[in-house]
This record gives sequence, structure tokens and C-alpha cells, in this order.
Amino acid sequence: MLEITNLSFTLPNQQTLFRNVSVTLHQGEIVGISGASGLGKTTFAKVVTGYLPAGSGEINCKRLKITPHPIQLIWQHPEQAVNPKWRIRKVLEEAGPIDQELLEELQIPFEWLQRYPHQLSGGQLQRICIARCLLTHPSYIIADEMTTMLDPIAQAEIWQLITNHVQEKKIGLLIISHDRLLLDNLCEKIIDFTQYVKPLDDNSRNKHEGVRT
Ligand SMILES: Nc1ncnc2c1ncn2[C@@H]1O[C@H](COP(=O)(O)OP(=O)(O)OP(=O)(O)O)[C@@H](O)[C@H]1O
Repeated sequence: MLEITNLSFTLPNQQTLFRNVSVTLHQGEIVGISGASGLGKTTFAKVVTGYLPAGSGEINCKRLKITPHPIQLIWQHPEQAVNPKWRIRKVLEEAGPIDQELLEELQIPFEWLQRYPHQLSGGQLQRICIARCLLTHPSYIIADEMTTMLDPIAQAEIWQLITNHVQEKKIGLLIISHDRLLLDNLCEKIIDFTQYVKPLDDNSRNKHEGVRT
């Protein structure tokens, strides 16, 4: 089980972004995190996956291996998550040996491995990022607005592929999304991130009133 307890994060300007976030995620479980833009959901994902240090709190999971990290992040913008100068084969091999069966499951033709990232569509490149994530054999995945930039058909295909895979391999999946309908469809439990964020006080609200006409 992944157990996140009372996680807090403070920005370099000393403003607390979120406070006391507690989430538990079992292997094989799908949990959603919803909340408006700018609340700190991506920052939370980066802290949980070790890209940023936590201010305070605890992240505990049964860590069977040191590397690759047992909690992997799938980013919102795949083109920013791969080295543009690497062919797709190298992008995938960063995570481990290529698994032909996994490529077939994700409908990735072998021919794509010779291409560079800019020679794939956004949806195709996101499937590569998902494959790279799965090649690390993660215990938990955080999918941060993973399909936001795709059309509804490509979105549905990707969610079908990943939810089948995580259920079969008993991977815990945390989905961050603004799309409440998507979360309602896929998740056993949904956490509203708003509860962990302090509303702006009256002074900071006033700072935004300078452009009233
Ligand atoms: N290093 C930083 N320095 C200053 N402010 C930052 C830094 N990193 C993030 N922020 C601010 O923290 C807030 C939260 O950003 P974050 O990307 O985590 O939000 P989010 O909830 O994921 O938003 P969205 O749903 O739009 O992706 C934003 O206001 C952002 O500008």
C-alpha cells in the first residue's frame, strides 16, 4: 500500500501551496484527485514521485527496489517528457529492455521505434510515455492530466489500455484530472484537492482587483 500522510509543500516565496494531504492507494486500486487549476496537484505529484522535496509529511510504500522508482509519473505533455534528440527506441530503453508483448498491448508498431518524438502525434507519443512507464514495472502510477490534449476517441482508447493493464498487474493508479466525468467513470474513490489548499485571504484577494474597469 502507498500511504501519504500529512504531506505539505511550501513554495520558494514561503507561500504554503498545500497542507496535510493524506492519501492511501492500494495496488490494483484506481483513485482520482480533482480540483481547479493552480491548486498544486502537479506539484503534489512531483513531490510524491521524488522530483521535488516535501516540506513535511510522510510517503511510505513497500519499496521492493531502489531503482527505477516504484512510483512513476505520466506527465501531461509527452513532448516535454522525452528527449527530442533520442529515437523512440532509446526513449523506451531508458526504462528497461523493450517488451514486444507490451508494445502490442499498447498498439505501438515496431516501426515507430526508429522515429524521433516529433515524428509521432501527441496521442502516439503519450502511448510511448505510458509504455516507458510500464517498462519500469511500477507498483504505483500517477497520471497527471494524461489525456487532456487528446480528442475524446484517443482519450477513451488510452484509458481502456491503461486501466486494463493496471488491473491485470495490480498497479495502484492515481489519476489527476479536471474531468469529473472521467474520474466518476474510472475511480473507486475521488479526493477533492481543494480541501488541502488555504483560500486566499482578503489581503491577497485585494491584490487582484487592480484591473477592474
Ligand atoms: N517553483 C515555483 N515557484 C513559484 N511558484 C510555483 C512554483 N511551482 C509551482 N508554482 C505555482 O504553484 C501553483 C500550483 O501549480 P501546479 O502546477 O502544481 O498546479 P495544478 O493544480 O497542477 O494546476 P493545473 O491543473 O493547471 O495543472 C501555481 O500557481 C504555480 O504558479
